[in-house]
Amino acid sequence: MLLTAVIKDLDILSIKGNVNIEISKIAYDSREVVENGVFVAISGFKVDGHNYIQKAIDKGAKVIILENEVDIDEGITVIKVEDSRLALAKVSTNYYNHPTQKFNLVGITGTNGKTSVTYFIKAIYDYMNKPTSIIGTIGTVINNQVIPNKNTTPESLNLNAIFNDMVNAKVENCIMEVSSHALNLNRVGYCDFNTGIFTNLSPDHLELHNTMEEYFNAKAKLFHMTSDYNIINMDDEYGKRLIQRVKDNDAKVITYGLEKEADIYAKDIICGDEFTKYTVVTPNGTMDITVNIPGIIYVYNSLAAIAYGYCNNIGLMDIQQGINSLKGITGRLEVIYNDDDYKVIVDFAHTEDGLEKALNTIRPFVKGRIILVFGVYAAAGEKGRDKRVGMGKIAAKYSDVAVVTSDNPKDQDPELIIQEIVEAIQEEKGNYKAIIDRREAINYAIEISRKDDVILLTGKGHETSQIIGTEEIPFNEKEIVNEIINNMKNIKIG
Ligand SMILES: CC(=O)N[C@H]1[C@@H](OP(=O)(O)OP(=O)(O)OC[C@H]2O[C@@H](n3ccc(=O)[nH]c3=O)[C@H](O)[C@@H]2O)O[C@H](CO)[C@@H](O)[C@@H]1O[C@H](C)C(=O)N[C@@H](C)C(=O)N[C@H](CCC(=O)O)C(=O)O
Ligand SMILES: Nc1ncnc2c1ncn2[C@@H]1O[C@H](COP(=O)(O)OP(=O)(O)OP(=O)(O)O)[C@@H](O)[C@H]1O
Repeated sequence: MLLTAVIKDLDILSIKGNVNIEISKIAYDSREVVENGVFVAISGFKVDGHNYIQKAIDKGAKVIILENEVDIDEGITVIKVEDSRLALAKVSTNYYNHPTQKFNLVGITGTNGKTSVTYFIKAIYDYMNKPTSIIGTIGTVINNQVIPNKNTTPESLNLNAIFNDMVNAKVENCIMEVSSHALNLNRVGYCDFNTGIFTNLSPDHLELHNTMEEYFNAKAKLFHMTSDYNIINMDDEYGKRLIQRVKDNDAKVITYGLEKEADIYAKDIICGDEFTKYTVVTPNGTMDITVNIPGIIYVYNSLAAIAYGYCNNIGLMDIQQGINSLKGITGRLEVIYNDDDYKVIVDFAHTEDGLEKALNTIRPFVKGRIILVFGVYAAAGEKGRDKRVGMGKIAAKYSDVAVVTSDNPKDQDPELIIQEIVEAIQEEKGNYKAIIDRREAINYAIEISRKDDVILLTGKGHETSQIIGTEEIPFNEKEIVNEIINNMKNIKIG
């Protein structure tokens, strides 16, 4: 491809060298550069990509896009820009020939519920036999094949490569989770979103955003990038503010919630231990809905999908059948063991709000105790500490026994994380046991369980590994629970 085509409409501060050259590929990691490639130098969180420019040239880069002054040999084309990540988004969409103009792109943002909403929308389209793709925490799904993603919302270059695969696979609709990181770091720059969906906002990722206001502003960016609809949860305080902020945009605001004021609302809600039923009211009529996951949060998440269906002229019957066809979502209040004595449930709750909602959803159906096994991943510093304390307090308040253990401690000290959680539980006079090793913690929870207890394992959800330090260790909670229970049964029989 000609470099002039790749840099078309790029905001450039200066150019040194020839732009009338053929280039092969783009890379933002020097290790990925190929002969005649373009290297985009990014000032990262850990290292500075500008320090790898010589390595990229040694590997064959003929073009360097950068934001800081660096001495570079003659013969290399050097393009200086204000913001390398934004430039990466521009050259990536140019390189792949603007793939998001070729299908319907839906972006979902909010602290919790994004993955679930993608699955509800996909279930509706699946029921209608329409090719639909997902990009999110569980991975990228094209033609029902799941490809893991490094990030919930991948970097712009990777994202555009995925979009291009979708064009080649003749995908008509792509439903994508858009993280606040992605919005702040321009990973979704120049994407043509048809629809944006806002689920809710509660404290999370404050190590990156510093304040709730900054976090909200990052999320709100999505709703200025949409052409057709902005679908917003009007029961959420930040949702209300978002409506005011974007009501005059070209994209039409459609609201959902539990109050009559919403365009799409739910009434007559019946909560079961493995389902929720309600009647949805839309401008096109009413319909009974059964969601095969318990809890009011899944009323909200399915309402977002119904609002989306309404905006896209999908019939109420298709919506109803589609939602009902979803039998569950991996790691979202998923019952992984159930016998006459006790039940083990896995949930991906990893924020204060998520944990509180998960505990409150199951509480009315638990005759015995709730034994919660949980940890917290939060970066170092005050913001991280707030999250550990917050989740510790919720555990103390809403569970009967809290087994405090490790989530993905990553580069943080697992003992310190646990100590901070425990201090919060002690303050609330909660009942707890701290066990650093997650497998041992699960073992302990199972050992102490009695008839009618429910063991709730939170934080891992669909994940099948644990990240300790820089090592990713296989950790499949479903398999581990079954192993532990089988061993116990064998010991009893023996
Ligand atoms: C903190 C953070 O967000 N980091 C993201 C960021 O990394 P970075 O650019 O700062 O990486 P860096 O290691 O400092 O390297 C800087 C530059 O030097 C380059 N480099 C580096 C080494 C080398 O030898 N050669 C070289 O060229 C790197 O490729 C990079 O371009 O940009 C990378 C590319 O987009 C991301 O993969 C990476 O996400 C990391 C893995 C991460 O953990 N991110 C989390 C916080 C995140 O983004 N989470 C959200 C979802 C959260 C949620 O939903 O709950 C997400 O969307 O995933
Ligand atoms: N609407 C909601 N409100 C509050 N909590 C929710 C809601 N929906 C889901 N949750 C909680 O958040 C957890 C994660 O749900 P989900 O994966 O749908 O969210 P997410 O926004 O995609 O999160 P992430 O981006 O981190 O994957 C669930 O297991 C549940 O505990």
